[in-house]
Amino acid sequence: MQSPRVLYSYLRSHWHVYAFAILSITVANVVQAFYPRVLGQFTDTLQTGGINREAIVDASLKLLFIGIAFGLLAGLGQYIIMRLGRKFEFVARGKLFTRFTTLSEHYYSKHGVGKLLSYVMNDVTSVRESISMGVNQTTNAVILIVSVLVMMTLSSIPVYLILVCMIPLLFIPWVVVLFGPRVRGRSLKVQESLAKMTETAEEQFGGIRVTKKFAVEPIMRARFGRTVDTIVDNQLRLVRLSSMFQALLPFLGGLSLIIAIAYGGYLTIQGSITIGSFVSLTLYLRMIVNPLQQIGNVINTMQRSRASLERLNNMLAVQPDIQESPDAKALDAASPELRIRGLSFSYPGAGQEALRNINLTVPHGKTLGIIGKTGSGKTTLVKLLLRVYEPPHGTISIGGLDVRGATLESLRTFIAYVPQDGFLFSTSIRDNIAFSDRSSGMETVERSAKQAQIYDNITDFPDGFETKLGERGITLSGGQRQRTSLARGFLKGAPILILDDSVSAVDAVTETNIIDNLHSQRRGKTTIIIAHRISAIKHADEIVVLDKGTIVQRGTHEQLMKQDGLYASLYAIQEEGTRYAEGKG
Ligand SMILES: Nc1ncnc2c1ncn2[C@@H]1O[C@H](COP(=O)(O)OP(=O)(O)OP(=O)(O)O)[C@@H](O)[C@H]1O
Repeated sequence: MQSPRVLYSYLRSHWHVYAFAILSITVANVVQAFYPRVLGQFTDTLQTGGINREAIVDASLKLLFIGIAFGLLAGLGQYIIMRLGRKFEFVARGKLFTRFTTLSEHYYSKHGVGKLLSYVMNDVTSVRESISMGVNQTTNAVILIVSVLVMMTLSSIPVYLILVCMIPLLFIPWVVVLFGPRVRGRSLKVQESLAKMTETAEEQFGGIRVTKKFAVEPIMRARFGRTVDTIVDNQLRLVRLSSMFQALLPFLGGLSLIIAIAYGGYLTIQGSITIGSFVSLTLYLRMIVNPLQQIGNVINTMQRSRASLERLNNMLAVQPDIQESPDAKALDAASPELRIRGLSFSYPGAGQEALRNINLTVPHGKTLGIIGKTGSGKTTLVKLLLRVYEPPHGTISIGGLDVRGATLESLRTFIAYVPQDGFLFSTSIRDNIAFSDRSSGMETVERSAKQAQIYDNITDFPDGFETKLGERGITLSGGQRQRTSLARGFLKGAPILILDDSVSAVDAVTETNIIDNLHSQRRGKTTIIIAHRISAIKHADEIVVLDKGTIVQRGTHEQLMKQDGLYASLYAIQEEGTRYAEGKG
């Protein structure tokens, strides 16, 4: 059974702390179980007329001791268990995050970020509650019940009277077996609807600007409202069942108290037992009602958290799509020739191939330009190169080593990839540029910024490179963002640099400067430039034109211009556009 793994492995490694806390709570409850006995004895002394100052002080001191000892020991036990719960929360969130970082892009494209957040927030919290509250209350309740039973048996109350009073309590296991699985099933539904709500909220916050621009707030509110309604429905179903379950246990406790009063009262009137024994019996049974209620609570919480635990364990068991082979080797930086042979690829679940029979060689230090209509497979090619998706064996090699046999770390260190919409973190511009190596000196950061033509923009900000971006900082324009992420790619100084439409949001002059910088600064290193604009790739050593997943043309700019093909027609269209724009200007 794999379900309780994450919790078990955690508790196993902390069993001694756990045992100490249980011991502390146990002693606290054993001490507390003496309380009816002291009162019973005091009642008998009162009845037999033996009451005096000494007896009152003695009983008061005993009760005081019971109170203080219980408070201290129970408090200590509770503190330790709460701490265990919080630590579990920390460990589980860490494990989840580590698992998230190993999952592939394919996984993220199938599962919304909000759903993953829900594991970190809702499910972990639910399990933590069962550790803190559940363990604490179970120990309290079980020990108190056992102590009370032992004390009752050792007292002068007849055993047959105790047994008769306990009859309703024998139904408790039946109630638990009846309700437990149902509570768990409904809890799972609640957790799933909570995950759906987090996912919807995350998506709606992400798209809030679009929502506002299109003035569709009512539609979005209604969509969010529907997910909240589902939660309310599921939660109400759960609450109905939990409440019934929780009420049944004290009800059974109440029944046993009624029997004690009726039958015990009768025996007292008959003189079979003393009034003191009768008082003790009712107090003992009264003491059992609370722990019974607690056990009801705990079983409820445990069932709910088992549903969350199942979700957590399933999440932690997800295997990454991209796995390193056991005999993976690091790529050799001395010979980064890139070879692609007979590469065809379709996305999982997609009907048609995104790439078909691609053959390419990019010799060490050369620049490859890739151009093609939108959806022609340019980014797919790069994703396969980076093993964001797994290319077929033997189709892509770097320096003679199949990328499937390379360590993922060496592959991703070897290649600097600058996407069109490079994500910037809410930290300083400096840290964003020095992302691959936070220890880079200021000089390196500035040089990269200059190469990416963003240096002047950054120094214009009052805080320069220390300017904070994002939530509590400034917002960069699309072109500034693109160039900052470009600077990040330059700083990595990797043997292969891939620019995936990374200069699309800059003006023509800036683009020319960036491309010139690329040529002068990356001499001897391999560069792949993907672009829609011919101006960005025309100086490449080789240009390939992709169309519907296949290479339809290849050669230098001059060679391609002489052919009557897609390249020349793209050039004509772009020239036409430029002339038109200039004419208007
Ligand atoms: N994760 C995915 N799952 C399924 N199909 C995908 C996925 N990503 C891309 N595709 C499909 O693969 C094809 C190639 O997409 P790709 O992103 O490589 O094109 P592109 O040439 O880079 O386009 P653009 O210039 O617009 O960025 C498209 O038909 C696209 O719909």
